[in-house]
Amino acid sequence: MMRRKLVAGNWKMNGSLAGLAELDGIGAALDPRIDVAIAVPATLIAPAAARAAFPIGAEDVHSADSGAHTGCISAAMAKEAGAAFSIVGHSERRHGQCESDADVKAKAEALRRHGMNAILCVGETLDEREAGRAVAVVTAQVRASLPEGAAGDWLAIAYEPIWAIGTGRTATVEDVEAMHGAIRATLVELLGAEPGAAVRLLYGGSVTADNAAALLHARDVDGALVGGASLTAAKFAPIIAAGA
Ligand SMILES: O=C[C@H](O)COP(=O)(O)O
Repeated sequence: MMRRKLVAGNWKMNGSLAGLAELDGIGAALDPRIDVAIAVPATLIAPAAARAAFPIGAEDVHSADSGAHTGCISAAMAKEAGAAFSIVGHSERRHGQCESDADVKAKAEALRRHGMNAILCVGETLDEREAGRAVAVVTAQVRASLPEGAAGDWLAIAYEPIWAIGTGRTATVEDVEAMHGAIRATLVELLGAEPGAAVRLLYGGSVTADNAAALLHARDVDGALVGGASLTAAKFAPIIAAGA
């Protein structure tokens, strides 16, 4: 099955109105063969969506549509602001905000309910990898956080080893291929051959212009989720080009 590559950025708690000028440079670097998207802080969704020539997303949404959840935004709110998708289950939320697999699943289902796309993150800690448990941990996360209706191109899964995020330490191509193969096998088991083959698998963790080509063309890698290097067009444009 042919899957289009997706190079997605995650600005995390970075960016400003003035910084949205970077979106113009990124727009100038678009390639018809590659899907590009960027998740921005909630305060920037509306102006970013008005300005960007590609989909803008949220970095997280609540699983409920409305209610007493101070500080949160719902999928419907993100959509109204202009978001086409959201990241869910980023490790900075799983670990920093104590989010469970069940929470992540519910958030992805909220996105589907509102006709939005989801990038669902999974990944192991350094201790888990060194204990030889990385594949077991990650495939268990996939099983427990996979939303209802997962079959379809609205969902992408991002494998982000926590020890590689923002550290400059990247997983080897061999490790990424092995993990993506295990995730793919889990999806095929849970969803069936064709739907399981349709879900895009992204790698995230210190992706830069220097390592993007090797990672983006590795077996079963359908794209990247890029943090730090998505903040400027100068750093992000070469990653888009590397995917082509
Ligand atoms: O969501 C993006 C990832 O956490 C990767 O971040 P990074 O590219 O800064 O390592």
